[in-house]
Amino acid sequence: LVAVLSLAACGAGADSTENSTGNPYGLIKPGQLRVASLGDAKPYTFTDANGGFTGFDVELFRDVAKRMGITDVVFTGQDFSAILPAVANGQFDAGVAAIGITDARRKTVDFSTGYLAGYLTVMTKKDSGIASADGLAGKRLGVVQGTLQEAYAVKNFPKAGLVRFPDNNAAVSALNRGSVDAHFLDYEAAKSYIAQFSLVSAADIPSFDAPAGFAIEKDNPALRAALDKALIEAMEDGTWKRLYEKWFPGSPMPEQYLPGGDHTGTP
Ligand SMILES: NC(=O)CC[C@H](NC[C@@]1(O)OC[C@@H](O)[C@@H](O)[C@@H]1O)C(=O)O
Repeated sequence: LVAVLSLAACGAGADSTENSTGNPYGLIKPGQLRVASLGDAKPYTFTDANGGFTGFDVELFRDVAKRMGITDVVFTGQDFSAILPAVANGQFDAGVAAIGITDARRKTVDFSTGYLAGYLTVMTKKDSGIASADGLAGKRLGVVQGTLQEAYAVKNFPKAGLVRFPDNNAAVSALNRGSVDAHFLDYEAAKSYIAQFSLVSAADIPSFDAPAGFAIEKDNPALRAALDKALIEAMEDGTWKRLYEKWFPGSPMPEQYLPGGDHTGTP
């Protein structure tokens, strides 16, 4: 009986010790960060020629993880609409994909502090006749399911025919083959597709009230505080600026994420 009791005690002791030191951020696998991301949102998050994930958001997250003492970071591509549910149900430790922080999204997940504020872009073909958002009336507009662009278009482009896609690749190939007249996506991703397929931008709409943040499960204050501390360090020591200039050369740089900036980022 004593042997059994002492084994049980040791077991309980081991569990509590592990939680207090082995897995302070409540990760699925201690010491590893499992991240849901996108493969086709270049240059935010995308898979390169070797199938590895890279881009501004990916490199910033890896830097932040390293500051937290974690170098084992595994990225998995998902449809955008699958990312937040998968983070909320504990399938991933974080969602990293230029995900705008909104109160609606905060109902199912928490977010780090914001790290990127930019524009939503209506992208179209040169000869489409769509020269502004007003030109979308009666046209077919592609959106990726679950994005801010979808919500914005439902509210502000009632005369456009929305066509919902699982990801940018599907929407852009539909645009190139003429199944939709325009696609509504993030500014830097649009810039990349515009260069690749000689498309044009018809409208750039500010989305500063919903800066991108790292999505994590609700009620994990230790992980959230660690991400925020590391993000602010990266902003303060110029890492954020270096990555921004690497991935978004020539784009206007939001002041709040620079050394000495107020790093507010969250609405
Ligand atoms: N990767 C995606 O397709 C995400 C699309 C969309 N991104 C919006 C956003 O977070 O993109 C980065 C910055 O420009 C933010 O200001 C913007 O709200 C969203 O959160 O729904």
